[in-house]
Amino acid sequence: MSALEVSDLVLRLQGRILIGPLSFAVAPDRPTTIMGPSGCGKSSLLNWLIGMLPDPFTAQGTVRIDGVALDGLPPEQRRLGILFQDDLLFPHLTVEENLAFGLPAHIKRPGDRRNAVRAALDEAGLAGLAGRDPATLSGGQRARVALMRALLCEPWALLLDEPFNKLDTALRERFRATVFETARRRDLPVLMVSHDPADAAAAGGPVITLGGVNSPEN
Ligand SMILES: Nc1ncnc2c1ncn2[C@@H]1O[C@H](COP(=O)(O)OP(=O)(O)OP(=O)(O)O)[C@@H](O)[C@H]1O
Repeated sequence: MSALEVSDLVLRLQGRILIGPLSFAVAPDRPTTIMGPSGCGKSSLLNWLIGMLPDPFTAQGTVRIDGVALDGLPPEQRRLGILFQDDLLFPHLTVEENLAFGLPAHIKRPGDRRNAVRAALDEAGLAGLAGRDPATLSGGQRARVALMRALLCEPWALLLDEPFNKLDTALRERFRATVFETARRRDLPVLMVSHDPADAAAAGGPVITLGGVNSPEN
């Protein structure tokens, strides 16, 4: 997979500059962490990437993957998987139905859709839970369903908006390892927003502190 490249982003809130000018590239082997104080615009940056920046914000700049300018595409055509701090599973759908929700529209045949969901359940070690109500799963199982749902759209990159925040320490470490290993296997660029230096250390790539860029590795 190619790098996710952000160039000359300037993000304004009600006319005032919140971020930028900011340029960076996220290579698949360099999971990148965005840090910075509360309110500095970390989630807004992710919202801009997925094309869901709300009204009081405006943005200039470009984002490209593999030569494709994402900012020219509507949100539904931007193949970006995203995980939030809440797993956002639909409570009225089974695990299998939640996963099917992540499938891309181009997989049409019911047999193909079922197979893709089964493969995701197997990969996440969730085989056997297909028919379960998400409320009956453990926190770790729910987190893995959310991860696989984000990956079923065959994304070009994975975005993380503090998805480890609400997990207890042991689960947090396990799920964090699962996320980075899964992304590495798929050769996906990962851009993570976090407040926790341990998350950045687990990511292992550059840290972008809004207002300046530094890499612990360089
Ligand atoms: N819909 C909105 N309308 C007006 N202002 C907003 C809106 N959403 C966010 N803001 C403001 O924009 C700024 C950036 O918010 P954002 O959520 O991107 O920050 P953040 O760095 O992710 O914060 P946190 O670390 O607390 O999650 C904040 O000052 C916030 O109050």
